[in-house]
Amino acid sequence: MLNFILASSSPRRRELLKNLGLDFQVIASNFNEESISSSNPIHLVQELAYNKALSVKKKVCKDALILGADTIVLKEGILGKPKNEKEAYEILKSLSGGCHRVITGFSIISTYSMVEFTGYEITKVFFKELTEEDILTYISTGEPMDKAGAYGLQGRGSLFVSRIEGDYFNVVGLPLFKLNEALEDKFSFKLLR
Ligand SMILES: Cc1cn([C@H]2C[C@H](O)[C@@H](COP(=O)(O)OP(=O)(O)OP(=O)(O)O)O2)c(=O)[nH]c1=O
Repeated sequence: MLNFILASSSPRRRELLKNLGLDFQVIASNFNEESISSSNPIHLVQELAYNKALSVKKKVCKDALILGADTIVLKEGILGKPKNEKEAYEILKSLSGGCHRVITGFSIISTYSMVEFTGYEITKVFFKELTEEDILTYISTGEPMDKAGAYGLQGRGSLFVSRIEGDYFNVVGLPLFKLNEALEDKFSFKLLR
């Protein structure tokens, strides 16, 4: 059977694929995300996703499909993962009481053919007005620290989100609907089996 490789260290992405019953291997990419900068968020997430997948392709000899992804939050500027608690505070303050977009780029590279596909999905997220206590208590849980936009919609961050427009799973790290379509259309690979 064809190997499926997730080129990501994200436990959320692993969980999302596991929930589909997919048999896959995880190989974290060692691509340096700082090496790419772009003011265009859609270019940026796709470029990062592609390079994460490509860096893993270089390590793999067997026939496989390799999936890389990158998630950012867009609110006036591009927001990635907070570097420290102060940055998490500033990000959460900026998201408070408004709406922002979460963009995930994803890239699939085949090691056995020349086929590659890169795409993205956008989800709109609406935040309630956060109090000082909300922000400080949330930061003290540690949850914001490894997540784009300093929150996890799948965790306590759900308590701040009044509604979303679009794919929930895209916010958590993988746009499963679009991923499935691309796998079927471009690689004849079925997630539903
Ligand atoms: C907005 C949001 C992001 N996130 C996570 C998904 C991603 O793991 C992370 C964004 O960082 P990424 O750089 O996309 O991914 P990563 O560093 O976790 O893993 P890798 O680069 O190895 O693939 O933020 C959530 O878990 N929940 C959310 O609600």
